[in-house]
Amino acid sequence: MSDFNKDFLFGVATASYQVEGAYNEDGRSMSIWDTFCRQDGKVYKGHNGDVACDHYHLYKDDVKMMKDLGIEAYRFSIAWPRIFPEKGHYNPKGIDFYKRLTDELLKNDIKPFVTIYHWDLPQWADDLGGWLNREVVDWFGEYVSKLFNELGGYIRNWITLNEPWCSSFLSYFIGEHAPGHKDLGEAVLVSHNLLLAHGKAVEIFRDINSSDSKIGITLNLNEVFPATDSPEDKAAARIADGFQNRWFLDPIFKGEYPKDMLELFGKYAKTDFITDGDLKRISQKLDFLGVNYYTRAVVKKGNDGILNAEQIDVDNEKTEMGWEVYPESLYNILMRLKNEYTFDLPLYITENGAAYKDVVSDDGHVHDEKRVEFLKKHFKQAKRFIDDGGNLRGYFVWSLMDNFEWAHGYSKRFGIVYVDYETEKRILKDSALWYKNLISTRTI
Ligand SMILES: CO[C@H](O)c1c[n+]2c([nH]1)[C@H](O)[C@@H](O)[C@H](O)[C@H]2CO
Repeated sequence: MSDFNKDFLFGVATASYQVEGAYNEDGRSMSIWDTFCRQDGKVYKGHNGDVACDHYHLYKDDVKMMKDLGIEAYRFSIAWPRIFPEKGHYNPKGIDFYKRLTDELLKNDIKPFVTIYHWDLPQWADDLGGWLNREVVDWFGEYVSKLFNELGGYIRNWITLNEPWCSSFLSYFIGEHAPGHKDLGEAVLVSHNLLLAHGKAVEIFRDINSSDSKIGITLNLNEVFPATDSPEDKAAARIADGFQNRWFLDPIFKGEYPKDMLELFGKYAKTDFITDGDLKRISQKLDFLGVNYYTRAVVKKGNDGILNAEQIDVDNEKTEMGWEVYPESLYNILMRLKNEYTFDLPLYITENGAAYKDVVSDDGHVHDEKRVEFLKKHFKQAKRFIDDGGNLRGYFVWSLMDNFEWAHGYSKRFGIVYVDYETEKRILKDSALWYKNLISTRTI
């Protein structure tokens, strides 16, 4: 058994589109996810975030719930369509919600960690090309400037983007997420514009915010294993690692795109959009890196014609998402970051959690033993990293409560708190009580 020190932050995470609801309230305009949900076949049973967990109205109860659990930090995202419902049109009512939420958190000694962009791009921006249009960098700059000026005095920890890999490759190449394009060339361009927007936000942050405020980015990273020791499978694992991890880690921390991936992508996509100064903007010094970890990947040589890397099904314990439970890779990823990219830079686990088939038992409780075991194993790996000299500052469990799980709608439950979507009633799962105990004892 070993203790997390008193400064380590035990947190939970959510995102605006997944929990807020109030999709057309107080001036909020449509986002690409409002649009995507309304397209046939894109989202499970046509679910959408119109109401979600109604966090917009129930936030005070949710903050009290966090306080009662002893939660020390709350990672939430801001909905860009609330702040700028139209191009160039600022909506003060939009900011007011986040001022109320932040005020409630601070009153309850809960540190706000804000994700500036967690996928709900305003539809007006998408109508003008969205992340495909390099002008998005300026639109994002106008957005972040308003946030820093209006909220910078209360919020000290800022995350520019949540998972640019998802906003680019999952949304423009694989097509599972909004806006649902399937074009590698677009995805590569989008990934670059996302990183430029990230860099622009850091520049503006450095101009506006005091030094006791911190800024970083959140990347979803996984450890990639070859299915066999064959040269083909090892090559596939290297490409998959480039596609998932190095394509973002290298420009941010080394100031250059990985050459093997530039060469591969260059066969299928224009890569002449990289202009002088871009990589300097993208690779500015950060105050921390957020890591979202859920599972590892095991790949073999594939025949998909582009990456030629195919993830295989591993005969091991899986979550309701079909993701293998593999806690060791959390440690391995953090150690790789420490040794190859971030060194002593503070790290946060900004998301880790699991979906399981949660039901309310006859006793009125939700006995989610599998989630408790999942979290216990992953927290142990986080502590192992700290004990081995890792500069891990905090851990945000995904998620505070069940919520809208993107293309899966409300069919997947990740929360440590159960949500009855008919009544919006919250029920603490056993994992919430386990977390409360971990926080109070600080011992894993
Ligand atoms: C492979 O998992 C990704 O890293 C990932 C998993 N998740 C995420 N990213 C997103 O940041 C959340 O909005 C999701 O709700 C959450 C659960 O699916």
